[in-house]
Amino acid sequence: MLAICSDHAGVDLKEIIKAHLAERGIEAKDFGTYTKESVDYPDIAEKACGAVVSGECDKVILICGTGIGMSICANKIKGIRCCACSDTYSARLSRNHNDANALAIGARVLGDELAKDIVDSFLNAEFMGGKHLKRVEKINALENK
Ligand SMILES: O=C(CO)[C@H](O)[C@H](O)[C@H](O)COP(=O)(O)O
Repeated sequence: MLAICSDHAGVDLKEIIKAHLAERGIEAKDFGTYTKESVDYPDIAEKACGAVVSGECDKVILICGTGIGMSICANKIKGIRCCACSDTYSARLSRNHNDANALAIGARVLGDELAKDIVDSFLNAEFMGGKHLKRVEKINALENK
């Protein structure tokens, strides 16, 4: 199961991404926010990333104005490897090389179509393992230092 969330700045794009995913047959569990009333993105990121840490979801897409606030929060949560992406190459490589389990995008940065492409690039790519596995293990070890 995929998790998705946004703050107020990303709520419209969240609906667009959810509809795009549904067209692809992908269901996403929506952790809010659900209106344009101002909220604090750390609260939303914590909830949605918690679903990945618990195993309820395997990946999460986080949307705020820039993607930056959400990605900073997500990367503070043990077990989350999040990339803030504004291009498809980085989104793909974040899976191939970094085994990222969280993608943050900026609704005030990206057009809707590019945002959809970035999400597709992230979800379609697999972790390559090999030499990258050792590096991801070192990333994980940093959490315990
Ligand atoms: O965290 C952010 C910036 O790094 C996000 O883009 C937020 O969505 C943004 O800060 C929200 O701003 P607002 O003025 O409260 O709408």
